[in-house]
Amino acid sequence: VPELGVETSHTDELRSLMSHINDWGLDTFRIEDLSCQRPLTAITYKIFQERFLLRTYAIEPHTLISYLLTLEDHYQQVPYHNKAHGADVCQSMHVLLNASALDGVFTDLEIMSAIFASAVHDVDHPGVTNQFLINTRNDLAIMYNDESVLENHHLAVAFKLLQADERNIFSNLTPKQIKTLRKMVIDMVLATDMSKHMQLLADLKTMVESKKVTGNNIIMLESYDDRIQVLQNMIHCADLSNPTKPLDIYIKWTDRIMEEFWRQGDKERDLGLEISPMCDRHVASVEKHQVGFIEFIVHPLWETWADLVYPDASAILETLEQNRDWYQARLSSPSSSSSTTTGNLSNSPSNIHISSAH
Ligand SMILES: CCc1cc(COc2cc(C(=O)Nc3c(Cl)cncc3Cl)ccc2OC)on1
Ligand SMILES: [Zn+2]
Ligand SMILES: [Zn+2]
Repeated sequence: VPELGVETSHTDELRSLMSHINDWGLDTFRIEDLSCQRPLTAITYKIFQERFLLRTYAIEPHTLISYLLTLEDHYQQVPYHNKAHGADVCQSMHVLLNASALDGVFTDLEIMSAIFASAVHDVDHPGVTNQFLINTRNDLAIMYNDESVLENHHLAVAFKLLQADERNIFSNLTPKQIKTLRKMVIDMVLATDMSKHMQLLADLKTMVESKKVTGNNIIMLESYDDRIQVLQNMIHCADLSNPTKPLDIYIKWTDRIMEEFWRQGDKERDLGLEISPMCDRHVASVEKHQVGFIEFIVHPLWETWADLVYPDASAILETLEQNRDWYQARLSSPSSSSSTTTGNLSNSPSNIHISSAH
């Protein structure tokens, strides 16, 4: 097994970048390049090592690498919901778990479940929404009866890959541990369905209002429901973390999600279907969508999360508000109306993004 889990000719540079695995704003795109297109394997392997999970659960390094490489290969080469997104959400979750308000709160099994859930949470994503799959009567919608279609599929693929002995990273867990891990992973990945957002946020607000802490401001979570609710909100925050990252990184994620939405719009146009909101590349208003996305979805969630773990997420909230102001300013200024391309067009499939006028 190679030192960093992946074969690369940039070992020194990758090792040095990986030393920032605990930092918010780690450049997942640079890790994608330095790891020779293996960001999910490199990042998840590093996190498992950093948290001593291989030792705690007697996981063979080659078994973990084998699982991660296969998992990574099952992420599709779509503009946004590709292996780089999986790697990004996994690393973001890892940082969120380090909040000092959560120090000692979660068990190793809960932590491994959260890291695993984040790494697998969008595997085999086809680059279209649940509604599109339902509208086009896709086999996946038929299979899952229109309910959290993609999220159910991601889970099924992730657990199916574990069935091969050479990939079963949980082979040394007790049956009880496996049962608990499987339930928590299912509960977390299903919580990444955006249709659950309002309920998740409402419950988080209730928890913040009735927050109980120990002497040194550590959150107390007595029941499974409270514990899984916090973990569900964490993976949801990680999934919605792009606007909280350094602006240059945030802009790249925006380019990617818009290209993915526009491709869905292209499919809807070809099928004679009504084009979904934000999916028509001929009437794009990227800045307006991002300001709305932050105002109505991302900021309310992160503001509540920042309350729960106060003061741990305050700097993240600050960056979010600065990024919102940046997009807001471009809404009113004339420059946002002109379409000048800046930067370069890179054509490797998993890295397709356009540098549109921002
Ligand atoms: C929902 C309203 C909205 C959506 C957008 C597009 O912007 C973004 C949307 C998303 C976004 O919606 N991600 C997503 C999540 Cl967190 C869970 N399930 C499905 C999806 Cl697609 C992730 C990142 C974005 O910009 C960087 O702008 N406004
Ligand atoms: Zn998803
Ligand atoms: Zn996601």
